[in-house]
Amino acid sequence: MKEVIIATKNAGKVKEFQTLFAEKEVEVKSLLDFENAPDVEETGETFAENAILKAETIANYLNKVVIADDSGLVVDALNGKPGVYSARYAGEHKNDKENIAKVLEELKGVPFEKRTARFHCALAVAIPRQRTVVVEGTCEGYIAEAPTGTNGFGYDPIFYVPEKQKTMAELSKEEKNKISHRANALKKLEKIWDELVETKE
Ligand SMILES: O=c1[nH]c(=O)c2ncn([C@@H]3O[C@H](COP(=O)(O)OP(=O)(O)OP(=O)(O)O)[C@@H](O)[C@H]3O)c2[nH]1
Ligand SMILES: [Mg+2]
Repeated sequence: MKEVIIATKNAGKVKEFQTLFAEKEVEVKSLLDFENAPDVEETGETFAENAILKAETIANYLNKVVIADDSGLVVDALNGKPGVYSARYAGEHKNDKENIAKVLEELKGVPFEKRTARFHCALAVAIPRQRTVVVEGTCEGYIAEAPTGTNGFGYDPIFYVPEKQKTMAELSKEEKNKISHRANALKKLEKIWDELVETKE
């Protein structure tokens, strides 16, 4: 079975990539399998910059082709925040519940139609010491008044998807994986994957 390495320590992302790659019979490995891999400081100003930093550092360390995901929530009424700070919005200890509480507090009094937001995902594929390619995907929605649902991770309980009339955390993993920012980025990656990895040798 082929394998792909995702340069992430986020268990929620790992699960989604496992589902996304399952039908292609590709085994997903992550930094949870490579405990000594270096920590990468996310110093970029954009999702793409951070994804490149993570992918190139880990690809050079493992000397293998690596995919990194940098993603987050962009809220229009908060001028794009939490953005690249999504994971650590309420502090470096990265707590989903506290992050959600902070966003809801900042949006207090903002009416539904002004609570527009999107999830953004940048995927960088690094071929060690050769080249790196980035693709991006988004998913549009609204920030709900209160959390609902228990599936998914991160901000999913407050991300309302209008076409489904449900929050992302109320969708099954199959439903989320059809419409998510991550799935949309991965669809773009699929289109260039064969050509990209062929250049490796
Ligand atoms: O509700 C959500 N559904 C999603 O589908 C989703 N994707 C990303 N996010 C949020 O954005 C941060 C990523 O930050 P991030 O890309 O730096 O990842 P991370 O620090 O968690 O792990 P790593 O991949 O860097 O190791 C995450 O922690 C979440 O808060 C999501 N929230
Ligand atoms: Mg991170």
